[in-house]
Amino acid sequence: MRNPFELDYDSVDGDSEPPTDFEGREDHVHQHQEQLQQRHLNLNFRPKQEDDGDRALLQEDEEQDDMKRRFIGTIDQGTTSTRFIIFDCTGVPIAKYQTEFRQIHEHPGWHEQDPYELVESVYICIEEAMKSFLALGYEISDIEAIGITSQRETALVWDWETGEPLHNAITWTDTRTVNLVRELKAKPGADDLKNICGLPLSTYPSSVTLRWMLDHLPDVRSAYDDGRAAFGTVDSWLIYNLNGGPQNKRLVTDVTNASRTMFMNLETLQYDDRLLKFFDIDKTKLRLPDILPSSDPEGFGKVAEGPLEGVPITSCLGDQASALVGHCAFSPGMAKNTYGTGCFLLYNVGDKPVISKHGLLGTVGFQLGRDRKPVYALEGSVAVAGSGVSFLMNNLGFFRDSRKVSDLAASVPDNGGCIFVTAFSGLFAPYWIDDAQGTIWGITAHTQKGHIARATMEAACFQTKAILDAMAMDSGKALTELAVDGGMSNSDICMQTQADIIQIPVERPSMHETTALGAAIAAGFAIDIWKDFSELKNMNRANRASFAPAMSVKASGKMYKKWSKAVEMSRGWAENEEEEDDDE
Ligand SMILES: Nc1ncnc2c1ncn2[C@@H]1O[C@H](COP(=O)(O)OP(=O)(O)O)[C@@H](O)[C@H]1O
Ligand SMILES: O=P(O)(O)OC[C@H](O)CO
Repeated sequence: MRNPFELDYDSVDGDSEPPTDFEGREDHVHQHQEQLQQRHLNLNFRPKQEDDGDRALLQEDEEQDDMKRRFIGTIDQGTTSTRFIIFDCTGVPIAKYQTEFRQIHEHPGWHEQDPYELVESVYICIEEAMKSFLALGYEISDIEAIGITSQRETALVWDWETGEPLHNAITWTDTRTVNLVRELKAKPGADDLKNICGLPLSTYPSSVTLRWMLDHLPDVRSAYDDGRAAFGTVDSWLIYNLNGGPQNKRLVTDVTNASRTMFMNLETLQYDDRLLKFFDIDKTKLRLPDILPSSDPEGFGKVAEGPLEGVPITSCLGDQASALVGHCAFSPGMAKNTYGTGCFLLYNVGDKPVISKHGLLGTVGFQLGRDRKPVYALEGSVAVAGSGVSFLMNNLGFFRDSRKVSDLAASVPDNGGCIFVTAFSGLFAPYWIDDAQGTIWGITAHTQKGHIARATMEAACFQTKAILDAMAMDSGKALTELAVDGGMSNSDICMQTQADIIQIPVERPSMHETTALGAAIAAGFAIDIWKDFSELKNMNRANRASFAPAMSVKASGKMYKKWSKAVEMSRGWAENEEEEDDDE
């Protein structure tokens, strides 16, 4: 393993936002100190004749103060960036560090990441956030557990004996497998897969990527033939390394991440031989991670080195599942939409899986302990959301900071007739159009950058509307409000547009790190900081921003109609190259 601190971050591509320390931390600590003093005052001057109501309130205050002195650290490893955030047990972030890493696009449609850089980014964030935490007067031993949440589906293969990656990580947005998917769809049994694992065949799940690796990468193939190849998603890779890599060889994942591989049976929560056989994977040759619940006191091991050495890792969730927990969407019918690199709407369907008939995914929402039932979700996945904004910045040079997209969008009153079908990875839910590519419709001599900026953000909003319509058909119920989070949800203009397009209010929590908070909550369940969902009823509820629909139903319907037309016109652009060659 290279030295985790060697990476030259000046050469890293991506958004130009600097790594951020948590702003407002001092305010919070000041407030925390004042509350402590207040508590002592309360105790010193407690009236002799207090009634039951006073006593209950006092007890509640004391419990809250106790929770403010207990801490959980969360690694949030997203597609674009990595964060480490330390939360107190009232859900307030006390220290944070965030950094980016390289996105490698060697060929059109290819998207890889360096496995070492992913691990390095985690160590850097831990190191820096810990400096801030300790500077506030806290101690390492105050951190009781670590939670991990990460981008899903991104596939890695490494040598289980040496810990050496056998290739870069191939991310969930990569479309090199488009022809392979066509072939697989024609195979007997293809239509049954979704009923077992909840996912449709596409370039998205890890199974298809792994098949491509085995067929095209000789190093991966020979390690597989020798029984040395370990396969995992990013969570498994990070946990393997945090536990000391080849010294401990801990190879685990959780139910939410495993549900994205297309190898796991949604009912049994174990690998299904029919799925492995379909992808021609021999499980006696490949080392697959053990599947654990999302909260587990021991299964994910502990940190082997660095400032957090010895601290147990007690939760692991895919980032979208984690955001569902972070929104405390614990009951059936609750939902959230996260606008990060992509955009993912998860709807809690309770303790039985639902297989969608309208283009959505059946997936695991969370399982907060071995003794607790899994909770399932219906998911609508949109491949491009914040990455559309990053594209305007990095590829087209529209601005130098993704936060500026809102100013650019506000420079024009509407999209000026432009519709941007941001199909950089084809179109995901609910359309599943593999052969669409990014297309801007309606350009005239009148078109300004501001129109394109609006059209980019609107694309995620229109796809969210299509997903909500599909969800209403699958579940028989329509959502009455939409809880949101993720980088692009910081744009007020985007969230207002979202409310206008879906014609229901959009609610954004004041603390935006909902994904990381979810992993902290799951980690806390494993060590009994919380035992019941009711204890979390006030978590991150105060000071929410609410965006009410401000556009007429007619105008909104007209915009959506244009979008739907543009989607239909985008079909078929990326034709099968082999067929094209044959035609010639
Ligand atoms: N203020 C903003 N307005 C619009 N887009 C933003 C803003 N801040 C960040 N983004 C976009 O959000 C994405 C990052 O969001 P984040 O939730 O950190 O994603 P991930 O978890 O996938 O790494 C980037 O693609 C960036 O372009
Ligand atoms: O990086 P994000 O936050 O867009 O999430 C990526 C998803 O997990 C991919 O399925």
